[in-house]
Amino acid sequence: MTAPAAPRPLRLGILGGTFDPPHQGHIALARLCVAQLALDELLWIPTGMSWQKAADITPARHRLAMTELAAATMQDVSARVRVSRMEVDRDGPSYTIDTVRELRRQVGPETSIAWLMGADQLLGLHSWHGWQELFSEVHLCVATRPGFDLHALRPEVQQELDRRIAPTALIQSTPSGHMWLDQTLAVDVSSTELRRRLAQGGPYGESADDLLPAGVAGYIQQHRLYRPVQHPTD
Ligand SMILES: Nc1ncnc2c1ncn2[C@@H]1O[C@H](COP(=O)(O)OP(=O)(O)OP(=O)(O)O)[C@@H](O)[C@H]1O
Ligand SMILES: O=C(O)c1ccc[n+]([C@@H]2O[C@H](COP(=O)([O-])O)[C@@H](O)[C@H]2O)c1
Repeated sequence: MTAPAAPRPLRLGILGGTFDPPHQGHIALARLCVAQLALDELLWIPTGMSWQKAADITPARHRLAMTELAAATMQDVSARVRVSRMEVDRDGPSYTIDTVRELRRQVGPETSIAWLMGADQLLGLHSWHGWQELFSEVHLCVATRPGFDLHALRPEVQQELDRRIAPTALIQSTPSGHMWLDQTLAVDVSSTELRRRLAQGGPYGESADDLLPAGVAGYIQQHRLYRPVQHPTD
């Protein structure tokens, strides 16, 4: 008699971001990865301090609340979807390596952890704190994003991928060390563009609503975030 097959490891996907505000690009990336990688759980992790971004990002409590509203629009997916406040509650810059090490301690060595990102983040990966160490902790799952050409990958990142990453189309049974690249996502939206539209107000500001997950536009209005710049009339 053959032994029953071992159960496959739990697949946890992480979507980290400043989420200032969360938008349909984030939702599209999250949905794609849940479906293509057969994730069991998806964890959104808003940053506490995005050390590479301008100091005037929206306070973490608002970004966390908006992320919870965004995540709530994904109740129909097969994965359990949650939002973590671990980076918001941690002092100092939000380094991803600290986050994945903390998660690894929490979930144990068997769980497969996939760090999801858009192409822009892979292009900037060489600038992340302790970036080479990430490959020992997680799978890297990258989706294309309009305006960011992966042919422009930094040589040191390409070298590290060649050296450390097993070439595979899908996350297999190992807990870390694979790369998955989606080349189909093409959602041309960014938080920067949304903040710009919202600050203009009027019909231009309203055009941002379609690009925001349900509930987020209302939250922005209620808390008077990204307000139009007041121009003196004369
Ligand atoms: N349109 C998109 N397509 C694919 N990935 C995206 C898209 N927008 C954001 N992402 C990814 O989601 C994660 C979090 O993104 P982030 O919160 O920085 O949003 P952003 O739109 O890039 O913000 P900003 O314009 O302020 O830089 C990153 O990995 C980023 O690459
Ligand atoms: O660890 C780092 O040094 C690092 C540098 C830049 C970005 N990141 C992470 O990448 C994710 C997207 O970042 P951002 O700043 O584009 O919103 C978010 O989870 C950040 O914490 C991480």
